[in-house]
Amino acid sequence: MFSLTQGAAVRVIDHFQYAMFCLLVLMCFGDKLEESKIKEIKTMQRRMMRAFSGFNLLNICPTLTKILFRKRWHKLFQLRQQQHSVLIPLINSRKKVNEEAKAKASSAHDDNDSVLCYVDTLLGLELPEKKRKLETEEMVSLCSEFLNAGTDTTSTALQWIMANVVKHQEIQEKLYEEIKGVVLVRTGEVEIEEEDLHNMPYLRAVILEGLRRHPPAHFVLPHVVSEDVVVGGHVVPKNGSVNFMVAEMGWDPNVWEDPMEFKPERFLVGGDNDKKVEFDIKGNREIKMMPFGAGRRICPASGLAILHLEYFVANLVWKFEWNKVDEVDLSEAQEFTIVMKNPLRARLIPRH
Ligand code: HEM
Repeated sequence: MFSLTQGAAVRVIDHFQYAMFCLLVLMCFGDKLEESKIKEIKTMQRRMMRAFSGFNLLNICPTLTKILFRKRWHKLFQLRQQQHSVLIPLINSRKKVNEEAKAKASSAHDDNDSVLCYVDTLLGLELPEKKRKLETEEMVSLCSEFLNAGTDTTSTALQWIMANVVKHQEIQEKLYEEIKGVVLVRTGEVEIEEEDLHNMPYLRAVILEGLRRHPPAHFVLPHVVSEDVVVGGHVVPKNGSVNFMVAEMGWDPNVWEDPMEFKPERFLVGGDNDKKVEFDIKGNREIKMMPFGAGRRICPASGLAILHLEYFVANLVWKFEWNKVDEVDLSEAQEFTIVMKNPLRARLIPRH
C-alpha cells in the first residue's frame, strides 16, 4: 500500500482512498485492472460526483428544465456518455466471462481463480415485479453508486480512526498487543486474515468508537414520508422530507459518558479475560448511534464496511509503528463526507 523511506512523514488519506477504490473496483468487476484503467475510472467518477449537486435541479420538472437549463442537461449527457464508455466495456467483458463459463458447462464461481463479483450478481438478477433482467444502463448506475458510496465513506472513517490511533499511543499499544496475541499463536504467519478479526474485540471497539465519534456522514440521505405521521407531537406531512442528525446522536451526553472523548473501552463488556463487544450498530433493538442509518434504507454495506475497517486498521498497526509528525488536529471540514480539515500525516516505521 505504501512505498516509503523508513520513518518518512506520509499524508495517508490519498493512499487510503486509492486502496479502497482499487478494492471496490475488484469487488465490482472481478478483475485486477491495470493502474491506468483504475485511475481512468476514478477520474471519471470524481468528475461525475463533483457535478452532481448541480444536476438535482434538473429533476424538478424535466420538461421545463430541458428548456431553461439546456447547457446543464448537455453537460449531464456528456458525463453520462463518458461514464458509459468507461464502464460498459468492463460490464461486457464480465458478461463474456460468465457466458464462456456457462458454455463450458462449469460455473465461473466454482473456479478457484475467479471471484463472484458485484457485476455477476447484477447479470444474474431478475426484477421480480417486472420479470426482466437489468438493462446495461441500469448496471452502469448501480456500479457507479457502488464505487461512489463505498470509497470516501470508508477511507474517511479509516483516516479518523488512524488519527486517533496516532494521537492516543496507548490505544495503538493495546491494539498491537491484541493483534500479537492472536497472530503469533500461528508460527510463521505474518498476515492478518479475516478469521483473526473475530478474536479481536478491542479492535472492534476502536472501529465502533471511530464511527460514533467521527461518523463520515453527519446526515443520512434525505427520505420522504409516504403518509402523514406524528413524531414527538409534531406532524410530518405526506411527502415531507426528513433527515436525522447522525453525529449529534453519537455525541448525546444523555446516552454517552464523556461523548467527545475517544474511549473504545465503552464498547467492551465482560471481564478482563472475557472481553467482547455486543453492540446493535443497525439499531434493531434501540438506536444509540446510527453511522449507517437505520431501518429500511440503512447502508446495505454496513457489515462489509466494518470488515474493511477492521482489516485495514489491524494490518496497518501490525505492519507499522505509527508516530506523530505534528499534533493531530481533529478539526472537521465538509466535503462529500466530513473529513479531517488538516489531513493526518504520520511517521511510519515498519515493525517486522
Ligand atoms: C464506513 C463506511 C460507510 C458508512 C459510514 C456508510 C454510511 C451510509 C449512510 C449513512 C447511508 C444512508 C442511509 C440512509 O439514507 O438511511 C448509506 C447508504 C448507502 N451506502 Fe453506505 N456507508 C459506508 C460504506 C459503504 C460501502 C463500502 C458501500 C458499497 C460498497 C456502501 C453503499 C451504500 C449504498 C448503495 C447506499 C444507498 C442505499 C439506499 O439508497 O437504499 N456504503 N451509507
